[in-house]
Amino acid sequence: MKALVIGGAGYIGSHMVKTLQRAGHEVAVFDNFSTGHREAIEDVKIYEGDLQAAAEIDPVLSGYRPDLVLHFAARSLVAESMVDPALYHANNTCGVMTLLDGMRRHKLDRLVFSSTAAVYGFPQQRRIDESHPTAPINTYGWSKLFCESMISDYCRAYGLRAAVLRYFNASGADPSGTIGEAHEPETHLIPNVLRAAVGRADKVTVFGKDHDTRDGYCVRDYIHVNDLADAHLLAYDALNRADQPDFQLYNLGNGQGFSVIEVLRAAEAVVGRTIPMELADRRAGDPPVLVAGAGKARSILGWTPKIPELHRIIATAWRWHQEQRY
Ligand SMILES: NC(=O)c1ccc[n+]([C@@H]2O[C@H](COP(=O)([O-])OP(=O)(O)OC[C@H]3O[C@@H](n4cnc5c(N)ncnc54)[C@H](O)[C@@H]3O)[C@@H](O)[C@H]2O)c1
Ligand SMILES: O=c1ccn([C@@H]2O[C@H](COP(=O)(O)OP(=O)(O)O[C@H]3O[C@H](CO)[C@@H](O)[C@H](O)[C@H]3O)[C@@H](O)[C@H]2O)c(=O)[nH]1
Repeated sequence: MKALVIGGAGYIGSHMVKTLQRAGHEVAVFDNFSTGHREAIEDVKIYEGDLQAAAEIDPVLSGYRPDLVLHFAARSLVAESMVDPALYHANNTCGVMTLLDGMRRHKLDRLVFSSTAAVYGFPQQRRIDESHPTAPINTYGWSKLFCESMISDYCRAYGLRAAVLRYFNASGADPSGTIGEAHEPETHLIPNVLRAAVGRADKVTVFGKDHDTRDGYCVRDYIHVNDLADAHLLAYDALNRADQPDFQLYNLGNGQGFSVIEVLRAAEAVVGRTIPMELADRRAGDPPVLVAGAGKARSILGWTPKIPELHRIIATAWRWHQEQRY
């Protein structure tokens, strides 16, 4: 299979590239390197370009002619999306529109798209499955929901077959330690905890102890990045199955929630030392609990996460953070 990974130099995209390579597929990456890293991808054909420009993505679609397009490229900082919504609609929403039109023009009909639990907004039930109403509470979530809606329309009207994967909290790193999470600024909990552990930050700031949860700290469902990548390959198989619809939607998580303080304590156990922390006010727009109901991915895709335990997820991230290469 020939795969084109858009946003393949980023955190999740680069793990996808490795997973595709290990499975023996031919891979190319399209990226503008706005948040991605050249060092994160090797032995792969690289097209440098911006998805917002049809003139830059079109020749790649027509020249490389992938069997499958995997689309990871997006801006994904919730706070930034609230102060600069135009950036999110231009990059995320219009980017998908440009991609869909290019795929239609060049008769490419298989797409897997990275979406997010942020489309659900405040949870109304303990585990969020795909039937939960969508009601984003930030522009980032809305930009992804608009993308999903466009993808669904193109499936209905133009013969596209697509899988939309709504990730919960992507975490961990490839067990080889060669690639991992390197955002600047880093806003995610586990890398911030491990930066404090390794001394790249004085401490980790914990946002709020007054949430409506069992211990007052926010609860999230952390899912290993390679388990996410595996789900993409299984989704491609499902796109080729006649018994599955043209537009498919799956939540991806372990179905288990951990509070911020539980993550911190688990990280301390992994690294073998106390990690300095300070308590701050709640971060605007943080829902108290986000835990996936991911039974559909398990039953239809046959997806079983291989690194579901929090301490193992953190251990892979710790390996990366100790010798961070980029
Ligand atoms: N990290 C998470 O926990 C999480 C959770 C849910 C969903 N997601 C989604 O998964 C995807 C990947 O997230 P990530 O954490 O790896 O992000 P990332 O920022 O590490 O990677 C995004 C990649 O896309 C590239 N890119 C961005 N805009 C582009 C454009 N216009 N043209 C070409 N390339 C462009 C960047 O350079 C980068 O390499 C995103 O779509 C994100 O919304 C992430
Ligand atoms: O330095 C930090 C960073 C985070 N947190 C808290 O830790 C939890 C997790 O935060 P973070 O790692 O930033 O993830 P989320 O805000 O849950 O968002 C991630 O997971 C969502 C899906 O669940 C996706 O939509 C987003 O793209 C992705 O960034 C939240 O309660 C934060 O308030 C801290 O206390 N300190």
